[in-house]
Amino acid sequence: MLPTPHVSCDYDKVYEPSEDSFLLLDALEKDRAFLSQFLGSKAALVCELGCGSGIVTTFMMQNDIPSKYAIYVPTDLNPWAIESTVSTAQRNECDQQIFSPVRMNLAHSVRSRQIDLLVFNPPYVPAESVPKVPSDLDTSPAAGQEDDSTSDWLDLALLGGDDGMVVTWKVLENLDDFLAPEGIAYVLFCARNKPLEVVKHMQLQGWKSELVEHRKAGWEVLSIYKFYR
Ligand SMILES: C[S@@+](CC[C@H](N)C(=O)[O-])C[C@H]1O[C@@H](n2cnc3c(N)ncnc32)[C@H](O)[C@@H]1O
Repeated sequence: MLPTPHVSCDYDKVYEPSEDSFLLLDALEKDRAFLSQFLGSKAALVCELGCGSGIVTTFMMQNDIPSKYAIYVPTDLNPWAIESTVSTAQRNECDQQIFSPVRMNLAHSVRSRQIDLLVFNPPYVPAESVPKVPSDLDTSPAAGQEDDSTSDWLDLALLGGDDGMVVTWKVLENLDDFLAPEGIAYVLFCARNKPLEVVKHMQLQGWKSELVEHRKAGWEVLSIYKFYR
C-alpha cells in the first residue's frame, strides 16, 4: 500500500480529506501501472481540479503517478486551497517535481486539449444551488452582476446543485476541450449523482468509461469512473 501524505490545514477554510479523497487515492493506486503505461513515456500534464488540501496531487507526486517526468498543475477557486496545496507538497518533501498550483475556475485557464491526466473530486452533494464562482474568476456573460460574497469556502467544496451534478457536468461537457487527444479523466460520484446515467450519456457522446473503485462510505455510496476517448 502506498503511503498517504501528511496533511495539516485550516479545515475552517479548506476541505478536510475524507472518504472521497481516500477513495480517489485508492483508485489512482489501483491504476498506477496502467497510468504509467498509458502516459509514463512523456512529460504528462496532470491537472487535479479542486485540489483542496493538496492530498491527492501530493500523493500522485510522491508516488510518480503517472511518472517522475509529470508536470502537476492543480487548480482550485479557493485561495486557501492553493496555499494549503503548496504547504502539503512541501511538508511531504515533493519539491523535486515540476509543480505549479493555480487559482482558476476548473481548467478554464489551461490551453485547450493539453491535459493528459485530469482528476476531480467535485462538490457532489445535491443542494438547491451551487455557490457562485468568485467574480474575479467568472468569465460567463452574467459575471459581475451580483455582489461577490463567496466567503464560505466549505459550501463551495460540497454543494453540487441539482443531483449534485452541476459542477461535474461543467467538467464533463468540457472534457473534449480539456483533455489531450490521449488524455484520461478520473471523476468521483456519489450514488445520488446517478453515475450510471451519466456514464451512459458520456458513452453516447463517444467516450469510453470504466468503473475504477466503488465503496460504501457511511450513508453514501461513492464511485470513481475513468473517461477516455
Ligand atoms: C470535495 S472538495 C475535494 C478536495 C480535494 N481534492 C480532496 O479530494 O480532498 C472539492 C474542491 O473543489 C473546489 N472547487 C469547487 N468548485 C470549483 C471550481 N469551479 N473550480 C475549481 N475548484 C473548485 C473546492 O474549493 C474544493 O476544494
